[in-house]
Amino acid sequence: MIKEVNKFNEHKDNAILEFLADLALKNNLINPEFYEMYNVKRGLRNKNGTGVLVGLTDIGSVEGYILKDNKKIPMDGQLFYRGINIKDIVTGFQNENRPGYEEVAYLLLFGKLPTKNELADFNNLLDESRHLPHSFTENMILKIPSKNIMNKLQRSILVLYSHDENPDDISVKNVLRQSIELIARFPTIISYGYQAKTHNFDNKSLFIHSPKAGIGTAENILYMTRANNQYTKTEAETLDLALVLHAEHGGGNNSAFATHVVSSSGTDTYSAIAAAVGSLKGHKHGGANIMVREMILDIKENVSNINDIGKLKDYLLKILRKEAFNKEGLIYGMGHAVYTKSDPRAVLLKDKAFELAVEKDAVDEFNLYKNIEELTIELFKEIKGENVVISANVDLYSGFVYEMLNIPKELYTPLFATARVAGWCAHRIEQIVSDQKIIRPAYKSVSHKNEYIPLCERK
Ligand SMILES: CC(=O)SCCNC(=O)CCNC(=O)[C@H](O)C(C)(C)COP(=O)(O)OP(=O)(O)OC[C@H]1O[C@@H](n2cnc3c(N)ncnc32)[C@H](O)[C@@H]1OP(=O)(O)O
Ligand SMILES: O=C([O-])CC(=O)C(=O)O
Repeated sequence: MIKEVNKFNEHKDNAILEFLADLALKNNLINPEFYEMYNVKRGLRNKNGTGVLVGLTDIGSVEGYILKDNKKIPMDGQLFYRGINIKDIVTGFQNENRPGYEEVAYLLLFGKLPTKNELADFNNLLDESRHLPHSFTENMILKIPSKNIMNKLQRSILVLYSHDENPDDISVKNVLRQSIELIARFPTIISYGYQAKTHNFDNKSLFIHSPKAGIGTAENILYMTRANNQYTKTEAETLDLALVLHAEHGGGNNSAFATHVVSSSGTDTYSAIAAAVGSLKGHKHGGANIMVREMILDIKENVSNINDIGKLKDYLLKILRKEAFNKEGLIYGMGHAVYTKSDPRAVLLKDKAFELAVEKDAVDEFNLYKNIEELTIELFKEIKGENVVISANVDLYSGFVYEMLNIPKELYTPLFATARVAGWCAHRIEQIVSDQKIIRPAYKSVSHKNEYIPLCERK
């Protein structure tokens, strides 16, 4: 009987929700012509596709085009951390046969490359902070698991506020202490969050490995997420490279900008970084790496022969026409708001992906990604004309690389966040130090003035 009543309520609730959704759709749609009429910079983008200038930063520089006569001239993308080309950073630590992520985090936070001693001190600080507060794992992570590790991460960050004796102090020294703790703890939170997820929802055995001192961020992630703690040198180096490439991307990317916006109100570090995680989770931003994986699985299911370029191209066209996959019309892992001809991170990851594909006998799989990249560029030229230049972004090959490392897909976006938290913290400190004004742009109201009608007179 109770079941029947619930069923009835379900139908009733659904009907109410449908009615309310129709109302919300009807009454929230702004006439598209108004945007043009009031010269609104939608997405904070100028007519020529460049971003509206809203701030200055000394942390990361993202260069994807040359501006000539107010027009974007495509170029190969370049990325700089504190003025140093990412390619030189990667070559630098790889030549010295050591991990690069901690050095990059130091560079982003403090604006200079660390000396040997400074790096050692910084690594010690991270090691001292990697453990989660007492009972946090039991009470926060294992008791309340989430199917989505980004959601788990976001909630864990907010709970860390209650474990901090000085959470609201936004002096640089205190924010720095909080930043170092967050950078150190992200690997632990995502690893345990993943264990809680697989144990609770996928019926897998539960294991919790404590973080290990002296092995750094990438190795700790592999160490904590694997039952036997084992990983190879290549795996650790590859994950470290991915972390370095995801650590920072200027002030305008959605999650860094969210950090600036939220920090500008004077709020605490946990609120600002939780907001950034929420932003990165979105499918058009960091969440694209999971979508790439889903898209690849969908393509494999629906294209009878993935090596048949014609069939693959037809299917990609269907995706663009919103007829296939999730019907949103996007080919995930392709396109960028700044980069045109290439994303330097995608170029570096593609090289690594090919190397791993050869090693793991997965060249056919690699070729599928490569063909998607090449065919999307071709399709864009055919549909939008020669002037629209698109290329693979960091999210296209990162998932493939993680797949080769046997890293589960639930961790793809959390790994992005684990790398990017260094960039977010650097941007938060820059906002606090340099740009104390609250961010408050304008929205023009286009509503008609209405009268309040008493409840008994409404129809
Ligand atoms: C870490 C990162 O955040 S990297 C980006 C990860 N995101 C993705 O991979 C999702 C797929 N890509 C996209 O959605 C977009 O390329 C974005 C969100 C990254 C950038 O979007 P925008 O800045 O609007 O790109 P841009 O202005 O260059 O787009 C031009 C046109 O191409 C379309 N377009 C851009 N990328 C794609 C794509 N991957 N698939 C289909 N169409 C696309 C845009 O919708 C736009 O169409 P319109 O002119 O008809 O409105
Ligand atoms: O810059 C952007 O808009 C998105 C991006 O690639 C990143 O944040 O890594």
